[in-house]
This record gives sequence, structure tokens and C-alpha cells, in this order.
Amino acid sequence: MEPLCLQVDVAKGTLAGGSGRYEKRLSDLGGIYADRQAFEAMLAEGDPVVYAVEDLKPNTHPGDMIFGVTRMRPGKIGAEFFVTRGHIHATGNRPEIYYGESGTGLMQLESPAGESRLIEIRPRSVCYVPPFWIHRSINIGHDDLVMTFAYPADSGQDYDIIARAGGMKQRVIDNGQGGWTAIDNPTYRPRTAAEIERVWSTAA
Ligand SMILES: O=P(O)(O)OC[C@H]1O[C@H](O)[C@H](O)[C@@H](O)[C@@H]1O
Ligand SMILES: [Fe+2]
Repeated sequence: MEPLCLQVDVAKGTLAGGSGRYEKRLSDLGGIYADRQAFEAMLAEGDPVVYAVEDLKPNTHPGDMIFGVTRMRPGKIGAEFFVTRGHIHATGNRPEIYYGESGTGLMQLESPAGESRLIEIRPRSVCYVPPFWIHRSINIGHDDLVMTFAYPADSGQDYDIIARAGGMKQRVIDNGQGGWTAIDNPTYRPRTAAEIERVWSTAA
């Protein structure tokens, strides 16, 4: 493969010359947010793009790397800020790096055993997602949140791990004073010992 250097357009939240792009609209994110009524009400008004990802995937070989740019729109469903679907890497011991380009966000992380972390991500901050942490991005600002990311090419994504637990343990909501706060998610079901063991066993 030829060496290359791709240009990030921070204002547009795009990566010129990548190999792939996907968009997630509100209608793709049913069941993620707590307030079903607010979700349906927003959907009735239209179907906004919540986030878009552009990346370069050279291949899926062990030791190679995928990188790209995520652009998240600002918004809330009820009091809950816009989030990405979230996942754990299917090969669980693969990490990820996020670099804040613009906007204000949180990286929400959860270990298989249910420990929660919320890490602020701002322009020029580098956020490290260690192996075996479920991760999701949250736009807590009024502007687009744009982040550049990179992760091992053979990571893969397990999206269902969150749904199987009834969501992530915490939800991040507007605190009514221009900031955010985390509250417990009442539908969360802690993973069983067998499920936690299964996650560890995905290491390669
Ligand atoms: O993969 P999603 O949960 O839809 O979120 C958007 C995703 O963009 C890229 O694929 C990043 O590598 C992911 O870690 C990020 O979370
Ligand atoms: Fe990831």
C-alpha cells in the first residue's frame, strides 16, 4: 500500500479521500435514549443526522490501523445529549485513540464489570480508550463535536453488548445550568460472570 496523508476538514467534520462513510440518523438510533416520547416527537419533525463517520480502512490485518473522523451534531432527546451507538471492540483487547478537533464532548466508558468513566474531550485533547472498555461519544455542547480517531484494523465492533445490558449504566443529561450530569440508568442489568468471562475470552 502507498503511504498517504489525508486532510481533516474540521469545519465540515470530514476526511477527504477516505475509503468509507456512514451516517446515523435518529431513526437508526431507536431504543438508545430513555425518553421514548421525546424521541418519537423529534422523529415526527424530521430525521436528523445525529453523527457521521468517514474513515480509511486499509485492510483488517493484525497490526494495521484504521483511522477517521466522527462528526456529531449537537442535540438532546428530552434531557439526554446525543450519543453514538457505542460498542466494545469485538477483539476486546484492542484500544482506540480520539483526538478532539472541535466542540465539547464526553467519552463514556464502561468496563464489563460495570465501572463507569466520563472523560471530557475538547479541541486538542487526546483521549485513550484502553482495551476492554465499552465506549460511546456524547456531544455535550451547542456545536458540532468533531474527533479524529484511530484503532487497530482487526478490532471489530460488538454493538449488542450495550443493548444486552439494558443500556449503559449511566445516562448523561443536561443539568439545567448549562452543563451536564450523569444519572443511573434504571434499566441497566449488570453483566453476569459468564458474560464478563466471554468478553475477556475475545482477546487475541
Ligand atoms: O461506531 P459507533 O458506535 O457508531 O460510533 C461512531 C464510531 O466511529 C468510529 O468507528 C470510531 O472508531 C468509533 O469508535 C466511534 O465510536
Ligand atoms: Fe471503537
